[in-house]
Amino acid sequence: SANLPPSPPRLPILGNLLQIMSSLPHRSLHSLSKRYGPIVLLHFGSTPTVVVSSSDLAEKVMKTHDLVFASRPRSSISDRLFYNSSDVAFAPYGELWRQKKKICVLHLLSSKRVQSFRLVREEEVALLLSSIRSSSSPSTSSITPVNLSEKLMNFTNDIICRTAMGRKFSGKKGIQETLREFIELLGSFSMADYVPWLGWVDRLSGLDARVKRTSEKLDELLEQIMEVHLSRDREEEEEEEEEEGGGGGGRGEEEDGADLVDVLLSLRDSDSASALQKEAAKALILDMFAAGTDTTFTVIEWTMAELIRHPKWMHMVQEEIRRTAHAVEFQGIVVEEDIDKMIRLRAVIKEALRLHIPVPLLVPRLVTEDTNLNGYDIPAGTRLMINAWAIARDPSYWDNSEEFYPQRFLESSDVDFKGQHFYFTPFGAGRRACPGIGYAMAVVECALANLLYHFEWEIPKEMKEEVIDMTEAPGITAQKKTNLILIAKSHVSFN
Ligand code: HEM
Repeated sequence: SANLPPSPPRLPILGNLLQIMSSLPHRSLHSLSKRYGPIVLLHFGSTPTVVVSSSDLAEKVMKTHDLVFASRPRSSISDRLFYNSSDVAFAPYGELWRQKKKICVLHLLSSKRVQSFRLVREEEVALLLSSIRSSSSPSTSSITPVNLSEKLMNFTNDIICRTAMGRKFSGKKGIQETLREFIELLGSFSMADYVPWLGWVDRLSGLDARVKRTSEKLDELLEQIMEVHLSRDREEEEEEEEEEGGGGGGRGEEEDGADLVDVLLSLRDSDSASALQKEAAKALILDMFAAGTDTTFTVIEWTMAELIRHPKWMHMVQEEIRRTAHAVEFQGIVVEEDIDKMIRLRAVIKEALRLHIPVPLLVPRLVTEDTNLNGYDIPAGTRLMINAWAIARDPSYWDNSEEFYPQRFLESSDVDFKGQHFYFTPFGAGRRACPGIGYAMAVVECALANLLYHFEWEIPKEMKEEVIDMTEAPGITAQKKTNLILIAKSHVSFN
């Protein structure tokens, strides 16, 4: 007798799985919503899933009835990779999740902590610039195009590794491959989650073995990293005791020089301890890596791709950066105090984020109580997805919604992505909103301001097709399918 949302026809056993298994599910779900309306009920195998595709419904899910939608469905992959989902992003809603989210917001990703990583950002940006310079100017007089996508991927990886674990792994091929495999697995599809009796397909396809191998390697790596931190703390304590007769409290309590492992170790004896069993601490570090690398990378990559296709905006934003970046003369790079004044840069980033929502379907929610959305009954146990990608292009909220038009954010500068405007939620909203916004934007702005200040960017003639190609690659984050390969001509040299 329930009044369920409209539902397209489905196949026996698989239901509507083909829609979610299509290479770009946000697009196929968008087409369905055009036909069936902004709330659609699908069946992924035996799992009922509601997809919402309007700002009004997104607000009901992430604000009005936030509590009912605040949990996550279990995923056999994240269970195995994140120590039985004892992280934040994949953990079910409850007291343990609440404590760990608090740790993220207050300790790991607070604005003070983000500020404490400024030196790392600036050092890594300087390395990125010099790597682009050296790839662009080999011994001959011609300028070699640079694979900007590859350089940006290494850059975001290095920053996250340094801030989370205190070191980077460039040059360590085995570790880099494990970290890449980890991210790829998070975007993989496990049959066991949708049609449990077909779970053997995951064994046959090799998925189970890949997950097992990767989780073992990651655990080994995290154990080593924690041990290095602990033995360094022990040594420092011993030294301090010898010098002053009193022990120090580990690095996490200091603002500078502490990485996230230090912070987590320093919290062990505090009130947060119950949420911080060793495995949960390891799972939190993995969360930072999983949630922070490809997402941040993809925003920088798409912004550069949009700017190269819109030379007028490229010119306008470069003019602003070069006019405003006063400290560059002394420091060699564009610094954050100057970036704070760059309103065009901010508008351009927002517009790239709007058109290329990095996680187009956000992270799935689980309905924990029978509820009602727009007159439709949604039973407890249903999964729910928000098609934020479709909403951010909905012509009822955006004029010329498919166009790259940063001016819209200069005209309405109060429209932001922090979870107040439900037609623009690249970071989600409500209880489950992303706690990494400040961290991500600091990296994105610093990288873009410097790339745009220091180089003139051009499309290599022979690569016009690939650069202009704006197709997305399949995966949990919507990255550009083809690499962004550009010519970078130095604008100013400080050598
Ligand atoms: C441009 C970059 C980023 C984007 C677009 C992004 C987007 C998102 C989205 C869509 C969610 C799910 C929100 C929801 O369910 O409503 C999320 C959750 C999360 N993000 Fe981010 N994120 C970014 C960067 C980061 C960074 C840099 C970190 C940490 C270093 C981070 C840590 C997390 C965590 C821990 C969660 C789980 C929150 C929870 O389930 O309560 N994110 N992010």
